[in-house]
Amino acid sequence: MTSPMAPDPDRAETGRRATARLEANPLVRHAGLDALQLYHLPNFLSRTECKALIRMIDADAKPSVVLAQYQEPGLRTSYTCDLERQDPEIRRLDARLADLLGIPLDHGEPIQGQRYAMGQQFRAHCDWFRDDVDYWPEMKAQGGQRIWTAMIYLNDVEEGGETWFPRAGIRLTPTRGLLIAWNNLAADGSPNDATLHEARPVLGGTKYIITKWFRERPWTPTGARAY
Ligand SMILES: O=C(O)CCC(=O)C(=O)O
Ligand SMILES: [Fe+2]
Repeated sequence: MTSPMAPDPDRAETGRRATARLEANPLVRHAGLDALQLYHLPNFLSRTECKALIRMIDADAKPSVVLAQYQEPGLRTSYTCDLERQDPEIRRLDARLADLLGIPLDHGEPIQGQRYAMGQQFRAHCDWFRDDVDYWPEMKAQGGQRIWTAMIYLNDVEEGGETWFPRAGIRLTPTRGLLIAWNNLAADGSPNDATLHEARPVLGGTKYIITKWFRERPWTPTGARAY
């Protein structure tokens, strides 16, 4: 396996396969950006499904942690939890997400739930891993690079809480049931800097999302959990 920062034909191929699959799906919309392959699918989850997930997050959420080199105060002030993989609803959702992207189910990290209260945010970051940081050997052992991200908004937010990609030039408004998915890598399989994104502070109400990151190889837990 090459460095996560270098071009890589296998990662590039996974990216092409997922893109082709999404583009063949009549429910999926391509955001049409040059710099970033981003797709959306409105109403991927029903109101009832969103409510059930919100309940699970409220039951389990703890202050978010991030990998050591990200420990900048205020980077990620939301509450987070991993959703229980063995729960029948979560298993079904996991299978739907893997099928949507055409990435093997076992490449997915556990679905992470996140709750942002007023003023909480997740400052600009990329989801892909660098190789010049101390967490990389462990992330490599867990399944390597994060190749795709899928995120679903579980509620409408009164004000704020948008997901903003400043380099790619798109800002998404949280909308209940809306799924967004993007390729973290460029066409050659190296990380795409234009995936830089941030969750803008919530200015009114509460924001709930779930995030699923897919690795280049099967996900193998080792203890540490990346943000
Ligand atoms: O809450 C958002 O809009 C973005 C969340 C995010 O970037 C992440 O969980 O990696
Ligand atoms: Fe992110």
